[in-house]
Formats: sequence, structure tokens, C-alpha cells
Amino acid sequence: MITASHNPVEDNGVKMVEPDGGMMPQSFEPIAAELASCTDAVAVLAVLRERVFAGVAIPAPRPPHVTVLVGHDTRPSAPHLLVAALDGIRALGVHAQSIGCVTTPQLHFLVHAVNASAAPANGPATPELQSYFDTILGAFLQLQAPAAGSGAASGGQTVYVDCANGVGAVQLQPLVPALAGVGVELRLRNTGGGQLNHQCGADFVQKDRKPPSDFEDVPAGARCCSIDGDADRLVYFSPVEGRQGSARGLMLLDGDKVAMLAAVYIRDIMNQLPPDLLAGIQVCCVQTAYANGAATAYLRDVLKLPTVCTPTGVKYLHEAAHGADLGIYFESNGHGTVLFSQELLKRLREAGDHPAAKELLLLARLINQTVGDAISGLLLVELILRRKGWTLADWEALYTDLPSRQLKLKVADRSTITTADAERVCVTPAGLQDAIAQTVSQFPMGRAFARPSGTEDAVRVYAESGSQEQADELARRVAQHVYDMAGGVGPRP
Ligand SMILES: CC(=O)N[C@H]1[C@@H](OP(=O)(O)O)O[C@H](CO)[C@@H](O)[C@@H]1O
Ligand SMILES: [Mg+2]
Repeated sequence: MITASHNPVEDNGVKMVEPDGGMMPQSFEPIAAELASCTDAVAVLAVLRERVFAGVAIPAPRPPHVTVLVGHDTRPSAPHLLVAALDGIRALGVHAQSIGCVTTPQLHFLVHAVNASAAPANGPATPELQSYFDTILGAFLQLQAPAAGSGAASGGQTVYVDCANGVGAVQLQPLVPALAGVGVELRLRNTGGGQLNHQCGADFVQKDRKPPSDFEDVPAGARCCSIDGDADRLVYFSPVEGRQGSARGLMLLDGDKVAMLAAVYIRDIMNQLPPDLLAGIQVCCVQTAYANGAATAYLRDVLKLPTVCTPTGVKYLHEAAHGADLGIYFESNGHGTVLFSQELLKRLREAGDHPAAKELLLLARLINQTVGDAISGLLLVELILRRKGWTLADWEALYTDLPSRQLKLKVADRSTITTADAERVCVTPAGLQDAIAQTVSQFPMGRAFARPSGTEDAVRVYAESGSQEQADELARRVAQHVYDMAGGVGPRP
């Protein structure tokens, strides 16, 4: 998948999808990093010979029935990178096929689907994007029909969608008429007229806490959501009038809130299943250190669901969620999904006509099982809110986020900072963790950590405390410790 996701339009990159539709294995990361830093074709070939094709001729004998599918997002650099990618794959003796401008999760879904379906005698099945909509949207339409006599609300609902000027603007189109038919009016904004991810998109909304561009006329209190440039992240929000002429703000329902909504709903359905069906079935919610402390407390104290904390990055969350029969994982920034194990699906199928079992089986179709998916996530949220008859305010009221602050700073060499305990504790440089802990102890409900970013040359600091001012001050003081003890460069925070 040729995309740089939520990053600026001038960036581009590659996400690799495994034959089962999963993410690139971590063991390939060092090789991918070497390939990415090659400066010419000779160097690329050398890495391929030594690290990938060790001992095999290039081009290798063409493997029968092997096809590499290539998708891309809306970046202007996509067309020439697409040609380069297709040429490169074919030069290795492998069949390559472009499937055009698709979302990252659609590509994951299609790769999984072609490999999971029985291959016809003359080669693998042809990937059809329609199968994605048939599965995900089809399941939504079946699920949204309220059970007879349930009295679930089915009134009209308008949802403003910030498409980040990315591929979601194209791929959400088929949903518009389908959802209109069941009383949900999607109004797509930032559909390509402006710059990709600039002042818009899930990353902007979640980090800057401001309504995106092209939302000036959207009324305060409206139901809105925002996806990122390759449509694998989703956050909900509602514009809030600024006080006395100040800029408008927003009520944010981030990935943590999406996870809790999904957890509440799934727990309710599971409670309707016969207990023996669930014997030995493990449910797990996976979060990172960035999950708001109030969300973690809600999981533990109200939902009483087991939770796991992993390092930042969906590959870790996905892996941990796979370890359970039902794994719910979302990063606060809106990337995540709900995974069902084969064992759970088997038991649900065996339960025959049990309404709760049928509902969970449909949910496993509605929810993209390969990777976090903004389109599938939007349908999941709309389904749950409709089923519960909830507004965004009802959803937001599940728990109250602790005020938090994220900031980043530069140090000479961020690898001098190493962490443990899912990045919540600094191991080196010596003394940094003690300094952070000492500062945190002075703040009510204080929690803070610092970690080197995996994607940027920066150290990220996260803090939460009883008030916004305290969270801001705690983050600043932790950043000062990092600056002083880990070789900060530029102005001191
Ligand atoms: C705090 C934060 O949002 N970190 C992001 C960011 O990782 P860093 O390692 O923090 O740079 O990019 C990752 C890839 O998109 C995403 O998975 C992760 O959640
Ligand atoms: Mg993305």
C-alpha cells in the first residue's frame, strides 16, 4: 500500500500486507529499513540478494499463482511510485496488479479475501472491491434492523464526516445512498478540494483538539467524525462554541471512547449467550500508555474486563488482541479493531439460531478482522449508538477523561532514552525516571511518561492530572527533565 497515512501530502511511504491480510512481520522491519535507506538501484539489488533472496537467482523462477496487489492513496506522488512498484515486483519475476485508489484496510481485507477463498483452477480469485462493501456494509444493514418489539430508535441522524481530503472521500461514497436508506445521512466534508491531512483528518482533530477546516458551518453539537489520509483511523467529535468570541473547540470521542463503546455493546450481547458457550472464552481489552487513565479505570472498575498495556504501535496491540478469543484494541488516536478467534466463531456458529450468537457473527463481518478500519469503525459506532438510542453526549458520559497533555521535544540522540513496562518507565538515562516520578508525585491524579517516538526524530511526553493547567504544567516539567538529562537541543521547554 503506497501511503504515508496521516502525514503531510509531500511525504509518501509503503505499508506491507502479508498473505493472510495481516501487518508486516516485525522480523522484516530491519530489512525494510535497509531497503528504505538505499540511495540507488544497485544498493537495492544488493540488499535483496543478501537479505531476501539469499541463494536464489533474481529474477526467481516465477512462482505460479502468486500475485502482489498494489493499492495507493490520493497523494500526487502515487502514480509514479505505483509504476515503480509494479516494475520492481515484475523485475523479480512476480505477477503484480494495481487495484487503484483504495483505503489501507480495504487492501488488507482484499488480500485476506483472495487467499481465504478457494482458488479457481486457473489461479487465485480476482480481488473485487465490491466484496468488501458486501461484507461490511451488508452486515451493518442486517444488524441495524431493530429486532421486532425492541423499540430501538430509528429516527434520522446526520453525520458530518471529515475525509481528510484523502481516499476515504472516494471509498465512503457507496455508503452514502445505502445509509440514507436507513435514516443515516452522511455529509462528506474535506473530500479533496483542500490539502491532504492539512488542518483536517483524525490526527489533526485528536492532537490539536480543534474542528477541522470546512466545518465552520457545521452547527455546535452536531455528530461529526474524522478519518485519516488512508482511512485506518477514526475519531468522533462535536463542535463546541468558544467562550465569548474565542475560537470553537470540540468534544472529542477518541479511540479510547470508541473502544469503550464497543466493549459495552459486546459485553451486553455476550451476557445474553448461554454460559456454557462462553466457558473458557477469554475477552481482553488492549491499550497503550496513552490511553486516558479514566478509560483504563472504567474498564477495570465498571466493565470489569481484563486489560493489557502494550508499547505504542498497532502491531503490538494487534498481537496482544490476537491472544484472546475476543480482543478489543484501539490506540487513543483512533486506530484499532475488534478481533474474534476461530474458536469463538466456531462456537457461535454451533449455537445455531440463538439471536445473540447470530448478532456476534454479524459483528465479526461488520468489523474488519485484518486491521483497524475507519469505514468499518464508523458503521460500528453508528450501529451501537442507534441500538442504544444514544447521542454523542450519552456516549461521552460513559466516563470523564482526565485532562491530559502531549508534547514533543528534540534531543541530540533519542536512542539514549530506553523504556520498560510498556514504555511507562524510563530505564536510561540514569536518574531520569526518579526525576519524573518525583515530579509526578506533586500533582493530583498525576501520571506521566516520556518515550522516544518510533516514527519521528523526537521524544514524546504525555501527562495527565486533575485539571488542564496541572496536566500542562506536569508535561512541561517532565519535558524539562528530559531536556536536561537526555541532551535536549533548541530552546528549553
Ligand atoms: C502518540 C502517537 O499517536 N503515536 C503514534 C505514532 O507513533 P510514535 O512511535 O509515537 O511516533 O505513529 C504510529 C504510526 O502511525 C502510531 O501507531 C502511534 O500511535
Ligand atoms: Mg492511517
